[in-house]
Amino acid sequence: MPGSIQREVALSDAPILELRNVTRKFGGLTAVNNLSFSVAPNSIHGLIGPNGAGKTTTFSLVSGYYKPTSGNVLYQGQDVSGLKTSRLAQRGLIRTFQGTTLFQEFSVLDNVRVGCHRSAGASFTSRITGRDATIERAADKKAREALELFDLGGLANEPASSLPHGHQRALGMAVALAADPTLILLDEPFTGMNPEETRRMMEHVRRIRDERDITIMLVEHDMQAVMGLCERITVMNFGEFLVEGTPQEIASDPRVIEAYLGRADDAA
Ligand SMILES: Nc1ncnc2c1ncn2[C@@H]1O[C@H](COP(=O)(O)OP(=O)(O)OP(=O)(O)O)[C@@H](O)[C@H]1O
Repeated sequence: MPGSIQREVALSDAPILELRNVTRKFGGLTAVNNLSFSVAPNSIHGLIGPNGAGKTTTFSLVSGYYKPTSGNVLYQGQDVSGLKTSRLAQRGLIRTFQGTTLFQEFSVLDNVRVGCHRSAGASFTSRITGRDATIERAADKKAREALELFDLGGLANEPASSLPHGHQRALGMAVALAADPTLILLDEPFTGMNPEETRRMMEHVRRIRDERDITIMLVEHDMQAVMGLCERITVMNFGEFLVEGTPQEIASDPRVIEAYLGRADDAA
């Protein structure tokens, strides 16, 4: 099948993201310890582990919210350790957050148009005041395409606040997509979703990976979603790399089972 041949070729490419011996300390606490792993381009890669394993800190290190105490983060083959979030976003590394970060009073379309400023080359102010007609039209087109990808085209003129939770999360993804990402970091994309919303969001994630040249990395506690969506999964425990593999390998690995059972109270 041509699709799988293409995917095998893509997976053999140089990694889009690589962590080399990354450590992050907060005072006396080591949240991430000597962590190394890499993410293949155009893949859907999961990062899992029990509560407090260091997943969120790792996302923050990759997306520029924290600097590593030591070690290196390479994105597209370049050392970006310590680069600010805005610089990384300009290079196409975009993180979405667990909580909704929409302009609730803006329309669905305007939320995405604001997200277009990187790709359309306009400032935030000109974005919302609509001063430059050419840029405005380009942003409008791009925003509508992003909405269509997430089945939100029919809701373009509704206020964001009127959308149910699942649609708001999809809108958050459309905003991220409008910024022309190369790598999207999804922070618990299925939190608070019912099974139908989760199923639709999984389809959306697969679709943007398949239709755009985008790599997806996600932190998620919903194991069914992680197993159904990711091609590779890295497992952390106590701030350290524990194991990596396919969903099948991870699900049957005794070290993973022990890591979760060992903290049965807080395992997802
Ligand atoms: N800013 C901070 N200051 C001090 N300690 C922190 C900070 N951020 C995280 N930690 C600590 O680092 C460790 C790893 O936390 P982190 O949030 O990265 O884990 P996690 O795997 O994302 O957990 P969860 O699944 O509960 O979100 C925890 O012990 C946490 O208390």
